Amino acid sequence: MADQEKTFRFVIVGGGIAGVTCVEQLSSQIPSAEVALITAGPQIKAVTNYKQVSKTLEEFDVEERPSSVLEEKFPNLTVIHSAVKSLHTQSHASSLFCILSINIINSFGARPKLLTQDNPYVLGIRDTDSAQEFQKRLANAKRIVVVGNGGIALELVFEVEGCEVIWAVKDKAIGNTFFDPGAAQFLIPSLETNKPERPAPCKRTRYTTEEPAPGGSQTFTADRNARGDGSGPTGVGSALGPDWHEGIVLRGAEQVSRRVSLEYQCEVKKIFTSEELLNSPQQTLRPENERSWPVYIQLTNGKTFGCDFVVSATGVVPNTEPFLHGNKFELADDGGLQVDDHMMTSEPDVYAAGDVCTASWQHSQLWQQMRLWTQARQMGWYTGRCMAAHVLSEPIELDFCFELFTHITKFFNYKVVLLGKFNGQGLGPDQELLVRCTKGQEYVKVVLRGGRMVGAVLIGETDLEETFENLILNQMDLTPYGEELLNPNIDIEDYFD
Ligand SMILES: Cc1cc2nc3c(=O)[nH]c(=O)nc-3n(C[C@H](O)[C@H](O)[C@H](O)COP(=O)(O)OP(=O)(O)OC[C@H]3O[C@@H](n4cnc5c(N)ncnc54)[C@H](O)[C@@H]3O)c2cc1C
Ligand SMILES: NC(=O)C1=CN([C@@H]2O[C@H](COP(=O)(O)OP(=O)(O)OC[C@H]3O[C@@H](n4cnc5c(N)ncnc54)[C@H](OP(=O)(O)O)[C@@H]3O)[C@@H](O)[C@H]2O)C=CC1
Repeated sequence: MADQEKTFRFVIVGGGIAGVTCVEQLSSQIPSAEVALITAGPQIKAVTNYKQVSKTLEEFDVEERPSSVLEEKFPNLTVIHSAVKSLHTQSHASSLFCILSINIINSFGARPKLLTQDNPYVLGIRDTDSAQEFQKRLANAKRIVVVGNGGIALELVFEVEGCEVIWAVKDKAIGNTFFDPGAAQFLIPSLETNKPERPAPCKRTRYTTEEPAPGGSQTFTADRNARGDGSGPTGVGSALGPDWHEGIVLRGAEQVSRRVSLEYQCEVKKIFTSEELLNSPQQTLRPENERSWPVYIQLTNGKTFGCDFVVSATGVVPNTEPFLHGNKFELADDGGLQVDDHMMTSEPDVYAAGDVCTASWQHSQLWQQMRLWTQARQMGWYTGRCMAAHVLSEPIELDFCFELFTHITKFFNYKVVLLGKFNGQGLGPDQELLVRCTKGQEYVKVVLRGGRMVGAVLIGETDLEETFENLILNQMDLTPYGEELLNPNIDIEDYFD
């Protein structure tokens, strides 16, 4: 259909943070170039309230917006709301439109890595639709099982009310992707208390307990009392963002506030329906109580729980499928498109950024990839610069943001800052830890190697992030300071000024 053909200099696929930031960067660097943004969703995601907290730490909000806002800002941009079905890297053309661009970026994101596909009782949470489906199912639920020990599980077990939550984690402590067992122990008491009242609804749409015995369980109950229903507005159209759950009511069908039972060091053995239960020999499938449930989950610790549905919060897989057929992309072990230090894939002129890609260059000793908003934004921004440098034949060096891993977020209502090798990733026994903890207030952990700071976990309002970031970046020998480094009576900022 010749009348639908148009030629673009750059084609960006995916209207998430990575794709949109790349468009903004490219359009401002080369305003004359025709740019197409092809995205499957009806809206695009935009970074707002961006704040550079320090050299590498950044904070921002994410909003879902109509694409017209972007087109008004950049007259060179055409947004096409359509799903890309395939990509022909050799001819630089897709099956939908004739694309004679020299550069294609894809920032398709990722999809949930579900425990099992096509089981109507197993849900994943990724986008607005899946969050709304979760909310709808939760409204009638008395018990759910959450499987997984990362970001989504941490958020859900804290936010869900009015429904019993069985949380199955395969580790000895909660939050393995972000925390060490010490930090987990600091956070656990938050599950025993009522959820704090929500702050005033946002106007903008946005989206010491004992260490358990192996395979052991813990139950935390918070009584429903003074809390009204001030749960904020219903989040129709909300984007999933750092505060995605603030716009929607996550309440089940029971009159309880929060009730979380933890099952440690176990994985899922089997998920089955009540019919399968009836037809199975008594010994093999024996639920923990006699009630009838729509679905049952058998764990490797030998326990079987009935529930209304299971949430699979078990990570993401890069969404590469539409690109692979007929092309020769090198894939990393985690399934992402490998990119070099200029964000280029193994197919010439095809770049990738955000959740879909795997950073395959030689990383700085203090950086690692995690599939997060911040990295999607940073990669999108840097990719835009690399693409512009490519067409302008300018040299470009790897951006400074890839020097040091930094992440600011919130878990269990605490501010959380992660710096560098915050969990001693890849350091082996060659590390020393300093910890300072005040129950209910703050948890500070510093990772040292050879007397130099290489990582930190800061939970609570510690105000240490900038100083620690500097200490990590300048690799100063901290041996002379010893444990004084975390002495709460010393103003560490003055110390190192
Ligand atoms: C519930 C949840 C909470 C999260 N909370 C946080 C948090 O608090 N902090 C944090 O740092 N990170 C968080 N993350 C991670 C963060 O959302 C991702 O790392 C980030 O969104 C990745 O951005 P992206 O642009 O790479 O991908 P995405 O945002 O997934 O965007 C992918 C885009 O590609 C489009 N697309 C997909 N397929 C096609 C196709 N075939 N054709 C055309 N377009 C297509 C989609 O419509 C979408 O616009 C959270 C993730 C989830 C699921
Ligand atoms: N505030 C924030 O920063 C938030 C960030 N996110 C991001 O969103 C993305 C999706 O979140 P999420 O799904 O929680 O992913 P995460 O990667 O954070 O966590 C996945 C968890 O599931 C575990 N897991 C994997 N497979 C299984 C299995 N078969 N059985 C039991 N457990 C399993 C993983 O263990 P193991 O690590 O051992 O494989 C890990 O604990 C991530 O990139 C995450 O970083 C999400 C919410 C909040």
